[in-house]
Amino acid sequence: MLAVHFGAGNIGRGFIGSLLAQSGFEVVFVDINDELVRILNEKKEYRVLIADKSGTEQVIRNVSAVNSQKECDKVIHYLTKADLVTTAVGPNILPAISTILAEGLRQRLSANPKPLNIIACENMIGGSTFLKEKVFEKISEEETSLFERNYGFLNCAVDRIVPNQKHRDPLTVVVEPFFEWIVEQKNVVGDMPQVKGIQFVHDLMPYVERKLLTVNTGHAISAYLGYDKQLKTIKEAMDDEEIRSDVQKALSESGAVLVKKYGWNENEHKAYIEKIIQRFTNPSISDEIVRVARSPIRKLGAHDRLINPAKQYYSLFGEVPVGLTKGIAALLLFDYQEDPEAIELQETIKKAGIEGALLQYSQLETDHPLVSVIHQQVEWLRDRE
Ligand SMILES: NC(=O)c1ccc[n+]([C@@H]2O[C@H](COP(=O)([O-])OP(=O)(O)OC[C@H]3O[C@@H](n4cnc5c(N)ncnc54)[C@H](O)[C@@H]3O)[C@@H](O)[C@H]2O)c1
Ligand SMILES: O=P(O)(O)OC[C@@H](O)[C@@H](O)[C@H](O)[C@H](O)CO
Repeated sequence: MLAVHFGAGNIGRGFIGSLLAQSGFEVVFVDINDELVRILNEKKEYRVLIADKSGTEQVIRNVSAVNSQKECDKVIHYLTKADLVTTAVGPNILPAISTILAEGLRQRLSANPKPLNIIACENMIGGSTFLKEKVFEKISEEETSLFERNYGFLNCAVDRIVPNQKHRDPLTVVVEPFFEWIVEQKNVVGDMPQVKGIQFVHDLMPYVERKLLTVNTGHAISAYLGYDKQLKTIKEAMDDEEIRSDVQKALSESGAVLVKKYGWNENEHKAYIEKIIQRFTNPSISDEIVRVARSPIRKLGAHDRLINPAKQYYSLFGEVPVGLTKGIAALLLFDYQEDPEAIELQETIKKAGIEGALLQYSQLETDHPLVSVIHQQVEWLRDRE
């Protein structure tokens, strides 16, 4: 069994690649980082360290890598042979990988009749559907029906905190013990190979929204409020009483949306939130605020972790959710100079103001009731500095 996985980064090695290898797949990572590709090919294995008291160490074997910028033919060859394709490159990179994926899938049509499932493991709603759209933009009308028949793009929700890594061995990856990989059954083609840890569901929406609008909402708010207080790690942010209570407030707001919309049991959802807060404060993990806060423009998107629950809360309950809007206000102050999206965001705010930025990146009309509250909270956070 062969799995081709795009993105040999934190989640690629620490979560998806590791489960695939443990399920008996040979895993070929596709990446553009030359050094990473070289070392993976040299060692053919790496270590995953579980960040808990047990300190368990897993050795992940039967792995190699190819560079998609320099070895296109190899990537296409592996795509024609693969039994499963997965990605963990980041939502903004999916359009970039769609070109080589489309070519690989095109050549596979004549080389291998076996249907193939493709799973984009990214923090976004409908990641695989988005990747499919990008792939389908690159194929002809005649190819469309063949692609529809042969290739299944399965949406999923992935959850495991994998911080940026700092080890002498550049392949080693520390991960939290918890993980969840929930895949939507409905678009599966052919025989989906068995992968340890995958849970199949008929309707993914309740699960993907529960994950994104709880784990990632809480994470983002702790990161932006933590950055505002010049803290360095998520644990430091969560140890700050004010931030912890702001995160709890925001999660009770997004929780109210999820409970009302999907009928999750209220007490079980409270326990889900509690568990997530414990995960954020795991003493065996040092997760940098600037990693969790990365790509603020993406995180300001209308369907992403902050604006999405805030809008849904307002529509369902007719009130502005002040915990969520405080997180959005803190995001708008995120000016980390090593994050190109933070630089662009600050330039936009300088030129077009808070209202202009919210209109441009979140499609929030200026007269939407959320906007004036977010603006006031930005002023409040600024004045406090
Ligand atoms: N780290 C986490 O805790 C976590 C948890 C759940 C989901 N995710 C999601 O997983 C995805 C990856 O996140 P990550 O933390 O592993 O990021 P990362 O930066 O550690 O890894 C991304 C990898 O993709 C590679 N890459 C970039 N452009 C590429 C291209 N054109 N072709 C092939 N590879 C390319 C990079 O070189 C890097 O190795 C994101 O969507 C993220 O939201 C992350
Ligand atoms: O990966 P991002 O940038 O969408 O979000 C940053 C973190 O919140 C995220 O990587 C979490 O660690 C992860 O989603 C936990 O499952």
